[in-house]
Amino acid sequence: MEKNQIIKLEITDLSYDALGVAHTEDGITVFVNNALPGEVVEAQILKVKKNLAFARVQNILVKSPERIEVKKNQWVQTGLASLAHLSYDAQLKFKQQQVENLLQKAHLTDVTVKETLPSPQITGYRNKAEVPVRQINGKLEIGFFRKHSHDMVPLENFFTTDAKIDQILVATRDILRKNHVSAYNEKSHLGAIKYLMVRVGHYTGEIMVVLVSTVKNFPQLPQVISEIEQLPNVKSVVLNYNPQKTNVILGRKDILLAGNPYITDQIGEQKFMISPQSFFQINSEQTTRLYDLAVRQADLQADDVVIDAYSGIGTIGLSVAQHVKKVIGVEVVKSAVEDSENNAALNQIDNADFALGKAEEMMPKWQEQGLSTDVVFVDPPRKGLTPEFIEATVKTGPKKVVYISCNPATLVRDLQQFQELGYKFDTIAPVDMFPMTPHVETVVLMSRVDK
Ligand SMILES: C[S@@+](CC[C@H](N)C(=O)[O-])C[C@H]1O[C@@H](n2cnc3c(N)ncnc32)[C@H](O)[C@@H]1O
Repeated sequence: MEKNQIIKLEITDLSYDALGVAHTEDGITVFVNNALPGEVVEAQILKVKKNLAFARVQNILVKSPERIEVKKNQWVQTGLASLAHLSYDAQLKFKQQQVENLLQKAHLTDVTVKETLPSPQITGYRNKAEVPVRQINGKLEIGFFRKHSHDMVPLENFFTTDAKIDQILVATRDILRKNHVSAYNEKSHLGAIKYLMVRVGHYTGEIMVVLVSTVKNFPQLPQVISEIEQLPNVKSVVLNYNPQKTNVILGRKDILLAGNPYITDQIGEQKFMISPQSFFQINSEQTTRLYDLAVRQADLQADDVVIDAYSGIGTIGLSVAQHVKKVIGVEVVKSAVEDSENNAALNQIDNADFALGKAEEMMPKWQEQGLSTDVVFVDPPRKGLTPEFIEATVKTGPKKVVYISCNPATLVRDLQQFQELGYKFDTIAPVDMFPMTPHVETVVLMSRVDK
């Protein structure tokens, strides 16, 4: 097998990152972009390694009945919506299957994986977009990177984001063009604007525009601010200063240009302030259902002490605070902790405290200080929990631990440690927070086994 060769392949599986998988007679596994299980394709080999290769579809000889014709192939080619060519029912099954496969590998065979809870919206659901800004053929463009590359595809319709965000992105792009503001060039590291980030409050319609820039100021900035400020529903305009040559989108410093340093949105009955650097679940309608599921399983009691670990802007902790004695949150991003304190006040909640720090350091400290807990919610980033965090959590004695995860691989690893330390669980519930992408969110309830 060599680069550029065209070969016929039978696709038998779909990888975790949405590539079709084929096995050749000589034992090579080929990952094929834009190919689905059950299909027979002619594919061009792009890269060959020892026992595996990457390829792209040239011609589909036998089509999967689950294939959807996508209006713009760029959505599939970029990381924006790499499952858009698969029917939504099949996407839901694929997510359930992913969790089942991981459990099987870990020999956790007596756990049931429920059917994936579908999202109320399957396109236009994202309340936040972060899009690169680059110069292409002499023009400032916004778009998205082709998968595994820094080759930007210009776009105006981002498909999974709220249409209101797309309108603001395009209007901001036009303001930057009109004022001859320069776009960032990765090679020369010259040019002012690297990314645009836009957030919309799904229920309030409030909009935040963040210009991610290599410089703190540029001559056209006052005019650019006054034009962005006039766009419909814009409540916050921020410059994020990011002079670093890294792939990290946001720098550490935010400079408020106009309006408030936050927007507000709602989850259920509660209001939340959201700052530029704070995490906020991106699929608003499905978030209510995710939290309902997590909270219902916890079976909270009025005298419970509850931990909200990896608390973001306090959404989970604050949504349960009225039903329990005390909520203690921990979160590593300073502005998110400040948001959670403001959000407690905004919702007249006075039995919730939020600590700034790493959960894996705070939990052992609290445990050494003698903290005793009843219910612990954990909602970590993709890398999951640390063994130190899990050990300390268990020592605080919660009768229930509710694990919300955005990465089933680290979830399964962590569940095994909880199991060894005396917790049981029998079902995992996948919740589709990210339609059209291969990302899987799950909720698991663990109960202490009392001897
Ligand atoms: C998946 S989000 C969940 C946030 C919140 N529970 C929600 O539903 O909106 C994970 C959060 O963990 C925070 N985080 C990342 N690493 C952390 C750490 N080591 N300790 C505490 N928080 C951390 C992130 O800043 C982010 O706010």
